[in-house]
Order: sequence, then structure tokens, then C-alpha cells
Amino acid sequence: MDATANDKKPKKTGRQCDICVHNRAALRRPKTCQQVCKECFYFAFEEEIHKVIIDNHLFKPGERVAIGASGGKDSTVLAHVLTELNRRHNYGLDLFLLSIDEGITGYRDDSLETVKRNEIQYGVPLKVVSYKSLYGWTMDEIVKEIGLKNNCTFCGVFRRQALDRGAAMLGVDKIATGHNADDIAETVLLNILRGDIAR
Ligand SMILES: Nc1ncnc2c1ncn2[C@@H]1O[C@H](COP(=O)(O)OP(=O)(O)OP(=O)(O)O)[C@@H](O)[C@H]1O
Repeated sequence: MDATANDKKPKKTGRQCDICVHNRAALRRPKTCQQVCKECFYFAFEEEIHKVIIDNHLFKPGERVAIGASGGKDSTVLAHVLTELNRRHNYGLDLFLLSIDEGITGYRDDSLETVKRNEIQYGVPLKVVSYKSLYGWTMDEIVKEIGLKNNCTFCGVFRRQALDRGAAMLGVDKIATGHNADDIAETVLLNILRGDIAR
């Protein structure tokens, strides 16, 4: 490589975190344009959630709250953040992990293993409620009967009811789920594609 081409390459200078002004920045937050290190990002993210919880009076001390735990990234982050904030800010919540086992081989059985690890990691009791126990059918059996068309609609309706029934079994006051802005955008787009503009 000749010296001229090399000179044109951007130099790797590395940049300090805008918050702690100590560690090397690991990412740039699109929301604030700040360059932050991993530790400051986690802390800022958790405290923003704390502010939403406080500003909107989401919980009262002594409440029992079930975390809808699918084993996916969103609800795993939710379980981590809620247990951490409950401890850090003394919310006084009784937390539970509530998982719905739809009975989808090779999918939910794998992610339930993650939830079982979270139960130990966060010290939060886990309740698993299966479609088989509630409805007498696994999702695999339902698909065998009705085929793949519309099976997601059945599964979504059953899951919402299963979460409600699991919450009743646990005697909780509230269910927290890991729905995020992407999920809302997805719902809006799907409704438009179905021609259901009013929704
Ligand atoms: N089988 C399940 N058991 C318990 N809660 C669930 C289950 N499936 C979904 N949920 C709850 O509903 C939220 C949204 O579910 P969705 O199917 O959209 O998955 P997602 O956005 O990929 O979330 P995740 O990464 O947590 O799976 C999850 O974050 C979780 O709180």
C-alpha cells in the first residue's frame, strides 16, 4: 500500500465516554447523540425506564407483578431491568416469571431453558403454563389439524388468554411484557396491510 492511500484512512483515535469521561466509548446513542461506554449505557437505559415507571405511577409498593417471560431478548432484558430497579429503588414488588409453553417443538422448548436459567440468575420464581394443560392441545397438534394458515392468529389469542390465566393462578396484580416500539410499528403496518386502517 502506498503512503498516500494510507494517509487517507481514518485514524482510530478512540473516544472517551461522554458521561463518565473515563472509559472508552462503545456506542453512540441515536436518541441523545452521546458517545457512551457499556456501563454508562446500561445505567442510563435502566434509569430512563425507572423515570417512566415513576412518572406514570406504574407500580405500588407490595404489588405482585408477573413478567411475561418468553426467553427472547426483549423479555429477558425486561426481567433483568425490573429485578435490578426493584432492588436499586426499593419498589417493594413481588416479582414472578410467567412463561407460556405453546408446545412448539424446537422453538419454545429451547427458549424455556433460557427462562429456567433466568429464574436462578435473578432469584425470581418461575411459573410455566402450557397450552396442553389449559386447552388440551399443543400448538404442534393444532397445526396438524388446521395447517399453517392463520395458525399465528390462533396462537396469539391463546397466548394472551394463557397469560391472563397464569396471572390469575399466581394471584398477581399486573403483568409486565417486553413489547417495544418495533412491535407497535409491526402492528400498525400489519393492520394497514390487512386494510384495517381504523385500528
Ligand atoms: N410464550 C410466552 N410466555 C410469556 N410471555 C410471552 C410469551 N411470548 C411473548 N410473551 C410476552 O410478550 C412480549 C412480546 O412478545 P413477542 O412475541 O412480540 O416477542 P418479542 O418482541 O420477540 O419479545 P421477546 O424477545 O421477549 O420474545 C414478550 O416480550 C413477552 O413479555
